Amino acid sequence: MSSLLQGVNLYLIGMMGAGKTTVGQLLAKQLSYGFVDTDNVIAQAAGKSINQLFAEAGEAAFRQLESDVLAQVCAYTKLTIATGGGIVMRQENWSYLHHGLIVWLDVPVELLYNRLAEDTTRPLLQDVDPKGKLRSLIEERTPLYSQADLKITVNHEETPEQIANRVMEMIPSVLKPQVSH
Ligand SMILES: Nc1ncnc2c1ncn2[C@@H]1O[C@H](COP(=O)(O)OP(=O)(O)OP(=O)(O)O)[C@@H](O)[C@H]1O
Ligand SMILES: O=C(O)C1=C[C@@H](O)[C@@H](O)[C@H](O)C1
Ligand SMILES: [Mg+2]
Repeated sequence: MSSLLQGVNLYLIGMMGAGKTTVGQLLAKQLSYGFVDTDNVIAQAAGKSINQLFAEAGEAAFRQLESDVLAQVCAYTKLTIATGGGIVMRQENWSYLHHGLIVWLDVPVELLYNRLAEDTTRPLLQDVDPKGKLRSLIEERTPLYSQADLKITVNHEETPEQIANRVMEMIPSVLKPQVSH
């Protein structure tokens, strides 16, 4: 399947908990691509968790690191890249994302909340009203996520494998037609 995208990178965008990391790993296998998770690269390079980075350096510093990592990875080919949920917020990041095919995993707030209710690794959800916070982030970011090449809506419980299969099935519909001679 590595020929499907002809080496073009696949970027996964969407809210925290949408499954970018989980589904991204499966897609990388199916495409015979490498897998990169921008959050993991940042945490490994900094030697700190994302929570620690937010607490010690602040969100603005994290966002700069995120842009730096994205700028580096887009120089490579044959990668599936799971991004952080807020990567869409910086205009400059779009110039990197558009080097590849951008897939938005669109998951409603109830499913996100169920997945993340017990999770303490997302600093932006350490809020008195995590569901309200998710709602306001979705409202703010939906116009940005909508700039993706492909939107995959997950309205009910589906396994990561089922979602990855749907992405694979939809990819041909958004590829530019090859010129035949
Ligand atoms: N299709 C799915 N069904 C049920 N649970 C899922 C599904 N996809 C992911 N999850 C679970 O939801 C949680 C969040 O998934 P994941 O870390 O892949 O999200 P993410 O989009 O990478 O989030 P972030 O932006 O915070 O990195 C994990 O515990 C994961 O196991
Ligand atoms: O939605 C967000 O802004 C975030 C999502 C995560 O992937 C991490 O990048 C971090 O927790 C911030
Ligand atoms: Mg992730």
